[in-house]
Amino acid sequence: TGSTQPQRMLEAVQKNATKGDPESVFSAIDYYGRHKEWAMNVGDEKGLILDSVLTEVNPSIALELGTYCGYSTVRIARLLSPGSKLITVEFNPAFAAVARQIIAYAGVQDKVTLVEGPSGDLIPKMKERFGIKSFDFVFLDHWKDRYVPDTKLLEDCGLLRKGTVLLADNVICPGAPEYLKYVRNSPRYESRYFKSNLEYSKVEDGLEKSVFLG
Ligand SMILES: CNc1ncnc2c1ncn2[C@@H]1O[C@H](/C=C/CNC(=O)c2cc(-c3ccc(F)cc3)cc(O)c2O)[C@H](F)[C@H]1O
Ligand SMILES: [Mg+2]
Repeated sequence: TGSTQPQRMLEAVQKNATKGDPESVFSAIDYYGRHKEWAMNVGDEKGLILDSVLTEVNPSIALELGTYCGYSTVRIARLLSPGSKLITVEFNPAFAAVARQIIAYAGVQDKVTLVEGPSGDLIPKMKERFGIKSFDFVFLDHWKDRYVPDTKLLEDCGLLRKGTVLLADNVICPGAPEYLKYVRNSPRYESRYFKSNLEYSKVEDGLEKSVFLG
């Protein structure tokens, strides 16, 4: 009955997933996105790359830009060590409301701070609001034309440190060409492309992993 896709996704989670089991929550969303209604979650295939980068980085403080329904929020939070935190930014109140419920259903709410508002306004407030020195890991999955301005903003606000890992979704489809140029041509980043497929599809897409060199 849910009138919006996020509401229908939440229903699918409440119906098919086990409360407190993050894996069952994002698997239920993957099933929905693959067999019911395509949805712009990072998905199961690119999700495995996200998992492996996260396991390698093991961030104490992580940032996600573009929560949407919280699929990658849950995927990231489940892998965080005790005491580690994920801050996720979402400016659509309806999406944020659904994401909060999906995050809570998965039982990862203690690791996640969902902040409602535009990334451009919130990034400059991260230090004062959350007492953050710098991020260990950043997942970019919001409007694709905002990847570059927000990366520059993170740099200018001193929120990146030597070794911070940026992982960007959709660098091929829908594509983030300016972002690829920026991180691949800048001497301040060591960049690598992880080839994969667009979520629930055979179309090529991939994740760009860029290490900030300070
Ligand atoms: C700009 N600052 C923002 N601050 C806070 N929240 C934000 C901000 N900007 C957006 N949001 C929030 O972040 C989300 C936006 C995600 C956008 N994602 C996509 O467009 C996207 C699109 C495809 C796609 C591929 C092929 C095709 F045929 C059709 C679609 C695949 C993907 O994996 C994507 O991630 C949310 F919706 C918005 O409110
Ligand atoms: Mg995406």
